[in-house]
Order: sequence, then structure tokens, then C-alpha cells
Amino acid sequence: MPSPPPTSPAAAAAGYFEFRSAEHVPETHEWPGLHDHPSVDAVAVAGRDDAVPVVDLGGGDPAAVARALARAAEEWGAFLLVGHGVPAGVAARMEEQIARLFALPAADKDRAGRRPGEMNGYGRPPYALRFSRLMWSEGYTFAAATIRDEFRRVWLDGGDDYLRFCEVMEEHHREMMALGKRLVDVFFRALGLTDEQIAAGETEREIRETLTATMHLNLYPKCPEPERAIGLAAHTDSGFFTLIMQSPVPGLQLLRRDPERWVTVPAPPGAFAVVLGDLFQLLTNGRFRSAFHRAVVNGDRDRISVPYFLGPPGNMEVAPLAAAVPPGRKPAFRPVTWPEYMRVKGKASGLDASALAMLQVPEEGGEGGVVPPKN
Ligand SMILES: C=C1C[C@]23C[C@@]1(O)CC[C@H]2[C@@]12CCC[C@@](C)(C(=O)O1)[C@H]2[C@@H]3C(=O)O
Ligand SMILES: O=C(O)CCC(=O)C(=O)O
Ligand SMILES: [Fe+2]
Repeated sequence: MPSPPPTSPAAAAAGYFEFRSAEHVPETHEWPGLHDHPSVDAVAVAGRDDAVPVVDLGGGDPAAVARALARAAEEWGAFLLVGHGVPAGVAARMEEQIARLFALPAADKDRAGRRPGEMNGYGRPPYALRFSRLMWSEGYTFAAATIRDEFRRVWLDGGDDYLRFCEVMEEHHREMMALGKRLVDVFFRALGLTDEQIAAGETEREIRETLTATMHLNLYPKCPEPERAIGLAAHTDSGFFTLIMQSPVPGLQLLRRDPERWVTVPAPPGAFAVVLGDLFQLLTNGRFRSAFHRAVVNGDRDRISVPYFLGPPGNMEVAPLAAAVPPGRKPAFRPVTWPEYMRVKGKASGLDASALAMLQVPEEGGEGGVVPPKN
């Protein structure tokens, strides 16, 4: 079946076409193997707990919150975050502005098309280049620190539409950065650090205070044949952790094992999904794990998601925290910067090997064994 024609040169380079007029999923966007593992709802049934953990930051006993977080981070590498105090209006304003951005004429989005080797811009996320098939989504990536410069590429006149868009993105950035910093301390507590150790620890302070943020806007248009297409193919995020704002339309799925199945994360209004990344697994010496996840599409409704990727600055060497390494043992991973990790991950995907496993330091007289099997 022929694909509908791309709407512009950058759209063609990005692999996009006019989703709105598609009556079928064309071959270019059809993914084999999507149903190799069943998709299940997030519920606990006899003998199997598929209920995605919920962490409530609001007002409970801090030790109990830290315990809930530790369990979620160890067993799932992901959870739903509630009681975070971010006003509901932020998500509503984000949805409105993102829908407006993606509804702009292709020529406006074209100007911001991501060029090869660049991180920022409109287009396919970096890992998409590994696949021969295209995903059922439009995306826009930008460093949260450069919102005003970035979006002058789209709105050349810098007028009211541009200003309103930037204000809303900046509001989200402020809220997410403050929440991310709070959450970092709860993660430290979940690792067993006391409040005094968290306050006095130089590495802990550096991690919290130098956090960098990248935002990625995803639009998953409703799809005429949702079971044949994928919104975002399965992957792990590479940074520390990702705060995901999502429309009240489920789509995010987490891979669970024994038996392998995709658990659909609920999307209650106001909750953020949190997904741990590879560098957090390394930082916690393998105790907290990154989550293999994907986004499926919906037959009736568009879905928007905004992952807010938190990680170290590019020049920071990330190494296992002393608090996470058992007494008398050596760290399980060698130190690595985020850009270096991305290069290792790029090579590892070519070799069909796990990037984290390539950074593992073999235990004296043992084999390590903190990296789960490659997905
Ligand atoms: C900070 C980043 C995380 C990310 C790579 C990026 O530089 C910007 C886009 C992010 C994203 C979004 C879609 C999935 C993903 C794997 C990708 O290719 O681009 C993630 C990257 C990541 O977490 O490694
Ligand atoms: O859409 C989602 O819920 C997940 C998005 C995601 O995983 C990503 O952009 O890295
Ligand atoms: Fe992701």
C-alpha cells in the first residue's frame, strides 16, 4: 500500500507523512513483532502483581515514601508519581500549546528540522535512525535551558503565539526541575542515606545541583490501525530519570518478565509517570534499574506526552555512589560521562549487546551480574 506523500522536505527527511489523512497504516510504518508479548492492564491478579507502583510524595511519613520509592525503583524501574504539588493547570496549558505547535503548517516546523548530529529540533528522536520502519508520532526535542532561542526557529516574528508558547514551556521546566531535585533526595533516602548524609555529601549535592534537563514533545496522532503501528519503539532512557507528563490517554507500556508482557501504565489526570534511565542504574551500582518501555497508539484519540529527561551535565563522570556499593566490594561499573555512554549505547545496539554490561567491572573471582538481560 503506498504511503501518503510527505508534507515537506524536512517532513520527508524526518520520515513523517500526513497522519491525519491516512486511512491505513502504510508498510513504511508497519512494525513486525509488536505482539510477540501480550499487552496487559496494570492490575494485580492472583499470583501476579502487574499493578504499576504509585509513589505519593504528599505529606506521608518520609521513611514510608522512601521505602515505596525503593521498591518501585528496584522492582520496576518506573512508577506513577502523585501528591507532587504541581498545579493541574500546567499540564492543561502544555497540552494546548503542544497541540498548537504540531498543528502548524509543515513549512514552520521544517525550519526547525533536526539536522544530522544535532540534538535539538523537530523530527525523529535519535534512536529512531537505527530502525528501517517509521513510528506513528511527531516529536520535538530541545534543551530546557534554550527554549526562547529554539522556538524562534518556528515563530520567526517572536510575536504573541511564540511568547505564550515559551512561557508555558518555561513554567513546565521550572516545575519539573524543582520536582526533579526533590525526587533526587528521596532517591538518596531510598538508597539508605540519612538526611544528614544527604545534606553533607559532596557528590550528592553535585548531582542535585547540576542536573540538566532535556524536553521532548511527543504527539501520537490517533491511528486507523493501532495494532499495526508503534508510537515510540521499545527502549531504555539513558539519563538519570524521566518525568513524563501524559494526556489522560494510556499509551506508555513497561516490559515485565517471567513471563514477558507489556504492562500498560494508567494515565490518571495529574499523575506523572517516572521512568529510570541507564545512568541511574549505574549510579546506584545496579540497585535501581532502568525500565524498558515503549508507547503504543490509540484508535480513537490523539495522545501527547512530554518526557522531561534529567541527567548529569555532559562533562560529569557518573560512577556508582559509595552508599550504593556494599561494604568490602568494588563498584560494579566504571565511571562514564553521558555523551560517552551514548556512544557506547550506539555501538552496543549495533552489536546487540547491553551498553551497561559493556561498562561493568568484572568482580574479582566472579562475574558481576547486576545487569538484567538485554531486551
Ligand atoms: C537527553 C536525551 C535523551 C534522549 C536523547 C536526548 O539527547 C534527547 C532525546 C531523548 C530520546 C527521546 C526518545 C527516546 C530516546 C532513547 C531517543 O532516542 O531520544 C531518548 C534519549 C535517551 O534517553 O537516551
Ligand atoms: O509517550 C510516552 O509515554 C513515553 C515517551 C518516551 O518514552 C520517550 O520519549 O522517551
Ligand atoms: Fe523513553
